[in-house]
Amino acid sequence: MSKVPAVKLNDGRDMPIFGLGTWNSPKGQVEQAVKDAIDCGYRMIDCAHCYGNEHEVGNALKEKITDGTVKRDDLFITTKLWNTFHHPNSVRPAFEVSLKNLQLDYVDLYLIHWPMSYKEDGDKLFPLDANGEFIDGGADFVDTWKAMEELVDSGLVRSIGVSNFNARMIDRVLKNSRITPVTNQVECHPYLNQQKLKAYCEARKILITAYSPLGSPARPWAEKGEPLLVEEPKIVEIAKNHSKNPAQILLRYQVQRGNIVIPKSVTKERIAANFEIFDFMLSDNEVKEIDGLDCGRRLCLESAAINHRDHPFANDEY
Ligand SMILES: NC(=O)C1=CN([C@@H]2O[C@H](COP(=O)(O)OP(=O)(O)OC[C@H]3O[C@@H](n4cnc5c(N)ncnc54)[C@H](OP(=O)(O)O)[C@@H]3O)[C@@H](O)[C@H]2O)C=CC1
Ligand SMILES: O=C1CO[C@H](CO)[C@@H](O)[C@@H]1O
Repeated sequence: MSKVPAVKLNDGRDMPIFGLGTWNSPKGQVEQAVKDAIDCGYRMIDCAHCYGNEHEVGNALKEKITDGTVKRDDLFITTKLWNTFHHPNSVRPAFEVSLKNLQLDYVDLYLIHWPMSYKEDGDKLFPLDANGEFIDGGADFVDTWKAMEELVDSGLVRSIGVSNFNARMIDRVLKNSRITPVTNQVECHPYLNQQKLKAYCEARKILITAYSPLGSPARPWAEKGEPLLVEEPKIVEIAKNHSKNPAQILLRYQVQRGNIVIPKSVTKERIAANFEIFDFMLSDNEVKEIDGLDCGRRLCLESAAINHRDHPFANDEY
């Protein structure tokens, strides 16, 4: 079985460059998907409280550790703080819910899922006002970040990072905190290759984790008839040149740029095929051609929060 290469994080830890996404993975399927992934060599799983399936992911992790397939230390588990828990006093309790669901005694990487704070209202994850807009929770993400730092101090979290932060927001975190985020997890694929944000982050030793690397074709708000990355003629042509499938080209594109990548699938054959990207190289010219597909097409906008004072994509170029 091939081993996933690791990247070195700015806190000195290693993180697999490739792992399994779990958003939209149904409760009844995600457990098997995580077990299939671990069986074929995946060691990193990307989770989030708001995906509603951490407990099922945890069942799979527990089974694979108990049956001796892997040791806890072989795994790299990421999860994320949801927007309703940004108040500094809510960060640790929210984290503890994830930890319990995942059935772990520590998490490798904890991310602030989005910079926007939403109003906390029990278990309600999407608090909307009468106009269908998210209600501001009033917390400042710098204060949220300081509470994340305390989780590292406690030993319950090994590394911390952010997700969906723009350069200006990262700058504020860097100027007001002790710990540099290890990664910024953002949407990244050939239609939105994040060249500028990547350059900004990497100059500060922050790695990009590419979410929706296949273009998230089954996201709930996908438009009928929209262009699909796996059908993009240039990607299909390059795939043929390498006797690979289009998804493998999209994933190889990310790892070859040094981005961590987290494709989601609950289909056993796809989980296995997506892993087969470490036995070929794209040429410099092919990478350039794929770069040329960038058109700024963003698929995950969190549009009900577009008027939030901390929406990352409303007013900033990157
Ligand atoms: N931080 C954030 O805000 C966000 C983080 N994420 C993370 O990133 C992960 C990946 O992004 P996501 O938006 O899920 O989308 P992806 O781009 O990973 O696409 C997943 C979809 O592609 C299908 N698929 C998987 N493999 C193949 C293949 N080889 N050929 C064709 N289709 C394939 C899957 O179907 P099937 O499962 O049926 O096989 C699924 O419908 C998420 O699961 C989540 O962990 C995602 C969005 C936002
Ligand atoms: O990770 C994600 C997937 O789903 C969530 C709910 O819409 C998004 O907010 C988030 O970006």
